Amino acid sequence: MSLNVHPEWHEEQQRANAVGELIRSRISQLQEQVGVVRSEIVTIRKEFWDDVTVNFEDAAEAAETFASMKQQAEVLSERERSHRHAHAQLKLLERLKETPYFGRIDFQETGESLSERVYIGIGSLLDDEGETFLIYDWRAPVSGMYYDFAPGPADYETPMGRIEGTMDLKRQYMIRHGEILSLFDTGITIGDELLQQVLGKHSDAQMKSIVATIQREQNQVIRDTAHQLLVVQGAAGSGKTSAALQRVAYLLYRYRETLNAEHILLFSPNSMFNSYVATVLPELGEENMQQTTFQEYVEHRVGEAFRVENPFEQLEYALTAMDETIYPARRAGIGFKASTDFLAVVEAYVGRLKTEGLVFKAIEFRGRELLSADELREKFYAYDPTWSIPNRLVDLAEWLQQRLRQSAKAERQAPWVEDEIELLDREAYLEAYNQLRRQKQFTEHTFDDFDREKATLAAMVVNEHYKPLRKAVKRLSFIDLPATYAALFADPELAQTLAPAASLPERWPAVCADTARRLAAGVLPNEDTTSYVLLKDRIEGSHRNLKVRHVFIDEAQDYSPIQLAYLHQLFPFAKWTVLGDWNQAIHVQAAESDGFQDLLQLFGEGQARTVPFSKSYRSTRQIVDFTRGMMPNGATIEPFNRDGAKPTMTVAADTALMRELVYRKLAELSADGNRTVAVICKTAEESREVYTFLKDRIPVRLIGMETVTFEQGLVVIPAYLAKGVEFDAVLLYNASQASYGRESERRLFYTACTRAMHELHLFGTGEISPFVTDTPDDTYSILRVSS
Ligand SMILES: Nc1ncnc2c1ncn2[C@@H]1O[C@H](COP(=O)(O)OP(=O)(O)OP(=O)(O)O)[C@@H](O)[C@H]1O
Repeated sequence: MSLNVHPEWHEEQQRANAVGELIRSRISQLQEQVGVVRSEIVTIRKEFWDDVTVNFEDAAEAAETFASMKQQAEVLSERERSHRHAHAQLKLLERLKETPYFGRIDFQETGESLSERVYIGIGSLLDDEGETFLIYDWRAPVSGMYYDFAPGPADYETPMGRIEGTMDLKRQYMIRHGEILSLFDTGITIGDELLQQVLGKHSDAQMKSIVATIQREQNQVIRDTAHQLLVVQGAAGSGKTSAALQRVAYLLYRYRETLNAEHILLFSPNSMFNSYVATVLPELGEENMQQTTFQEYVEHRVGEAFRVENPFEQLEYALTAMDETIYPARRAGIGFKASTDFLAVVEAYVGRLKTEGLVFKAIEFRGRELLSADELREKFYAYDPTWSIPNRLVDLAEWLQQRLRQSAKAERQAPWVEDEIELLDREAYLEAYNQLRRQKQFTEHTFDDFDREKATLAAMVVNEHYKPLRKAVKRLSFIDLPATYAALFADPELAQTLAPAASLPERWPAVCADTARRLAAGVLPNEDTTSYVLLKDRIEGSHRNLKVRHVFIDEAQDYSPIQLAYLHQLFPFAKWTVLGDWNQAIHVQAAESDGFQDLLQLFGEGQARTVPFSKSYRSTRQIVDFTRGMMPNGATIEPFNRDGAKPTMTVAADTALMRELVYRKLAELSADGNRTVAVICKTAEESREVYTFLKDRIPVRLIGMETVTFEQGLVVIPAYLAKGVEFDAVLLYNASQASYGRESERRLFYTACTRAMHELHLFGTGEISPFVTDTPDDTYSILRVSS
């Protein structure tokens, strides 16, 4: 219904004006307040030392000085806190000034004679008396009904219990700069009309908040607080990531007294994704949660021991090296090392290390062996075998520190020390002199003093040289973790002996040989990262993270069972929200089977809830009709009814012409006002080739593994990096049988095609990819171009 025909438009605009007026006056009050607090802070900072009496003459004076400094610091931090709070409040009001609310429900509680008008926006606003909510935060309990019910009987939960009643009205607004642009009364689903408008827009390279149009199934995920594990399995573009981010905002609101952004961690598919979602929470007035990638986490844990292969390198390898002889073994290795069977092998190996097999490194000083690897091993295995490995190592490290102290003492007499003393500068001498003075060891007897000074200098010199050794012992560097891990592959029989129930791949001996070769070259293959880090934790002591209370895993279909099991150990007390779509499992290590059975088992019956999302919002109906035709379970994917042109498949006579046609289409789409257009290639190598061809003709950006920002414009990108993001239009490069012909590439192809919001154009040469021809003929149009 348009604004000029809605009978209550005038009344509504008047209310919006009145609320706008109030917001403006609150803004100016708050600005004044912020200004006052700011200048107070500046003054306190400037005069900090004036108000503190500094006196360190004796202990009592020093304590007083300390107390007065502490008091000043507290005043300052209280003011700073209040400034931050006022500042955040101000930002929220600025946003409310533009769009005070987007929804309204009229709700009559059972037993009450009047119905209450509940206006819903991104934050709450109370009237001047502080009694009536002029706007309710979308996360308030009462607001939940807006997303969950159609007019009629409705209810909502409050901390005091369930409230029941009748919803008389559900209304949606589009308000910009305080003006109501449109107004609709809606039924169960939140305004198809509004969704049409929102989804029809061009993408601006930043994910948007969906707060005004959250759908009922999404709301269930956003507001769930009952389960330890929440799994969302949803089609491409069904709003999994969007719902997850809204959920973060919801949790921050619901538990605002105890939860903050630092307690929430999102594992995202790649670094670029962080920049893509960065604005959603700030737009809602919340701070961004912590973000990382699994790779970033393990790289940090592995440290310098190896160069860690990246999952994208692994994928690139799988896509390009299929014809190599070693490929079948490597592929089998990747599959097995992703499984919980391999986890059982590693755990059993750790069990064995309790009695034998841990590899030690000798401790050397200036090329001389202070303690041999054998001595260390003997000492370690002489401990009570029922002690855990980490406990034994703590003890061993203490013993080593003692040995180092003794050895350092003896070393002071060594000739090299004297040589070094002679080379010392004036400052070192001064330091020695001061040390002796502090220890009151000068006797004023010059010869003795000279000897003492020399002894002190010798101790200083030796200590300096022993420092790295002491540090290394503290870090447990006397254990050769890489070698201990590699030993698991030295004997192909070992794994089966350790875990008799594990079903090892036939090619296991070849896998072992390949792994050993790569480890020896200093590379930790991607499929070995989790097991290596797990082994490290078991030996050095686990790194459980107790701070994080909510873990979110996006694109979880690409995590292997072993990775999920590892993360479960890492965050033992966190609640989990896991988002995935099996049709988009593109990494080689991803589990073959559907569902998150292993994960559900880890959490146990009753702790987990799985929510399916079947409606796809990202793409037009035509694109969804085409893409779902590629997947065996495609019929379950439901398109949101938004119209666009049918996808096209252009077959060029040769590669040169295909490139030319891609260029022309790109130029045309850009001229048509599309803000983000991607040419999606299969691999990084192909992306580089296409980029090289395009770059001098049209401004285009090449996206690679190392890209960290997602920006508006034209890009060339490998398919696996486009995961999770979206573009106004997608040009799929080389949709030919030769390039996308293997069954294992179906999901990658599907993932690439489902990135398109408004237009999808495929280009190829020769035979068309079977993934295209599998879809019904009427879902796309074919164009053959020979020159
Ligand atoms: N309720 C909604 N209201 C408005 N837009 C929505 C809604 N749900 C999803 N969208 C839009 O649909 C698009 C896809 O959403 P999102 O990226 O969250 O989906 P996804 O399930 O994570 O997708 P994929 O698995 O393909 O990466 C986004 O543009 C998002 O803004």
